[in-house]
Amino acid sequence: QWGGACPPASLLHKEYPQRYSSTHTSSNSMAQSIKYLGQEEAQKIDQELFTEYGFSVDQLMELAGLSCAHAISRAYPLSSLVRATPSLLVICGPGNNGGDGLVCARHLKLFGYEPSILYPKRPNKPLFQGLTTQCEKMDIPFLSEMPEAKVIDQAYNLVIDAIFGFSFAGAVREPFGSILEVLKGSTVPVASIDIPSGWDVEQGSPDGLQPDMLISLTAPKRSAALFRGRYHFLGGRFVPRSLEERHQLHLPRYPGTDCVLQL
Ligand SMILES: NC(=O)C1=CN([C@@H]2O[C@H](COP(=O)(O)OP(=O)(O)OC[C@H]3O[C@@H](n4cnc5c(N)ncnc54)[C@H](O)[C@@H]3O)[C@@H](O)[C@H]2O)[C@H](O)CC1
Ligand SMILES: [K+]
Repeated sequence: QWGGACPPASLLHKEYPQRYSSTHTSSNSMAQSIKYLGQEEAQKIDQELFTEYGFSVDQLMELAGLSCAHAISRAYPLSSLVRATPSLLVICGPGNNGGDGLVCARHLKLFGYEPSILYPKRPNKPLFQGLTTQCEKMDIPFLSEMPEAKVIDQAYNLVIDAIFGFSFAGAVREPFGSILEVLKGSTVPVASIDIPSGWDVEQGSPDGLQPDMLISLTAPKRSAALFRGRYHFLGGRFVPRSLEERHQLHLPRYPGTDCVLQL
């Protein structure tokens, strides 16, 4: 068990030497390790951004979803895709993680990908209705049901998992339990937004989904230490310095004007 800051070195990737490491140095001093957040602290930071710092949900969701689209296009550039069309399946859940998925799908379409969306539980709120309309007007198809694993394997280059984020708790309820089972049986790589869906936010899930990519938003959550995929990115470049300092997040510096950073 470890709590708070960066996980032990044995849990960190060493595959890509050019990316941010837990012990990177800044210009003239040793930078401290990025903090891995517990569920309560992630929710607290989220609330502080809205209440104390005056952000709106749709603002942060737009930036979060945009950074996910940037990270995905870095890890899976159009030129690298194996199918004849740049098809992607975006699966959106019932909360704000699902909203990030809708925003991400819209930007990926603008970047030249061909996303399709599965959105089985749609909240009856103007924010999500607006995001859905935007996608429909951009000719992004909405699927009426989850395809079988072999259909996914044949039709898509990548699945984007925007089902659950940092508010997930307990056993997965339907229809998402069945959806996650299908995903586990598919060979197509999965890119998870913020948390691999179905994972306990702090403890992970040894038998759960094993995504190829994880995009941590604001700061990684504790379960991210157990991520074993190829690409771990940080996105959501919207945290004011005073909030970062209050929570001792020790965020790495994003390069230039980039909205994502590979960890
Ligand atoms: N500050 C940031 O970094 C921002 C992150 N964003 C994204 O928002 C999610 C967190 O959103 P939230 O609405 O709080 O929760 P979730 O999306 O994780 O899901 C809540 C949703 O899921 C249902 N649910 C919970 N547990 C289960 C279960 N066991 N089975 C079935 N359903 C479940 C619950 O009832 C709700 O309906 C964060 O991770 C980021 O992705 C914001 O977009 C911007 C700010
Ligand atoms: K997710």
